[in-house]
Amino acid sequence: MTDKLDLENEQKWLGGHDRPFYFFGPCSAETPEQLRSTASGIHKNFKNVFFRAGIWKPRTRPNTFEGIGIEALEWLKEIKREFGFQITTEVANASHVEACLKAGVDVLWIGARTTVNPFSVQAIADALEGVDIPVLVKNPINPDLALWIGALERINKAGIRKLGAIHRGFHMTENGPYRNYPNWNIAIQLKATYPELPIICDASHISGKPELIPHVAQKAIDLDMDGLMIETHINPEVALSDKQQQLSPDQLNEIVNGLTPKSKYSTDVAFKSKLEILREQINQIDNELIERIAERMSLAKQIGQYKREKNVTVFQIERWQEILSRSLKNGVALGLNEKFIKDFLNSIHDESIRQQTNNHKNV
Ligand SMILES: O=C(O)C(=O)C[C@]1(C(=O)O)C=C[C@@H](O)C=C1
Repeated sequence: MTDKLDLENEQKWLGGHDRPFYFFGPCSAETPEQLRSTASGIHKNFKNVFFRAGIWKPRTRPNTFEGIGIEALEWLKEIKREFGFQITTEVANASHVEACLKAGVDVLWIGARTTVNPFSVQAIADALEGVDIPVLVKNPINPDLALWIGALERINKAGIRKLGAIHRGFHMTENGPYRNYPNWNIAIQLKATYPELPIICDASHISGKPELIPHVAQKAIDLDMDGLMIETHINPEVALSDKQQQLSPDQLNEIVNGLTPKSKYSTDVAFKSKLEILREQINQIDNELIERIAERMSLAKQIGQYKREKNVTVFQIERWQEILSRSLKNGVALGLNEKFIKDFLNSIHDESIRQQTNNHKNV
């Protein structure tokens, strides 16, 4: 069970910008000139953005560039003064929070490597007690929705009502097209749990390379996410961190201009009536599906009863493999996705086994 979050209306604290809200800027602040020229390049095309730059960089191994540190906060303040952007950076401990509050940073974010550790998140929450500043919480490295929600709750309990989430994808063990696997369903579940919570998609960390960013950013918009974070560097080739995924301000402009904006509804009458007809049909099918699944469970329960009487095992591997391969063949022939059919049938089989092994307790 999840508690309700006490949230302030996003339109107000995100500055009333038109959705999607944009978070652009380099992975790391490197020099005052690098920040200034990046901000200036962004400012040519975008006025209403949050300017992001990492100052303390949590790197996998030491002896790599770990960020400029507190000195760069002064550079960020200059960006705010010169371009009017709101400024945002990552905090990983209480002293980072303190330094950012002192410097007047507008928005803080908590990184994925911090969100995984409730002790670290709590220390940040304690440092934020009594402070009114927007905080964005990136998803933890592992695909664990409860951990993400736990971090949001800790920050919210400290009194932060200007709260948002950043979806930056999850650690992958296999090779794939992405740097971080998006697991879009986790972000969707977060939105379904807290519809008022803004979610920003960090398209750069999911993509890991410029070619994928348009696809990931468009998917985020299609999924009704509230904003986009895209790393931008005046000269990505010489960037001191994440150079393979940063865009130049011109590339950024081209990609963002190429995105198709989407809205929740359409006022088009023909569209609305077509949608209504199709949705009614879906309702009917869902009702039938649920009724048929209930019938199937009742048959499985009867089988379970006979098996109990004859001391026969509940799990029957040959029978199960036969069901799986037949339904997979049928489903694929009908154009259904193989993984979807497997997941669907496995979930039915799990429930059937649960019903047969324990009729009385809901375990
Ligand atoms: O056929 C059976 O023996 C069943 O109990 C039904 C069923 C199923 O629900 O599909 C459940 C458990 C077995 O592992 C195989 C199939």
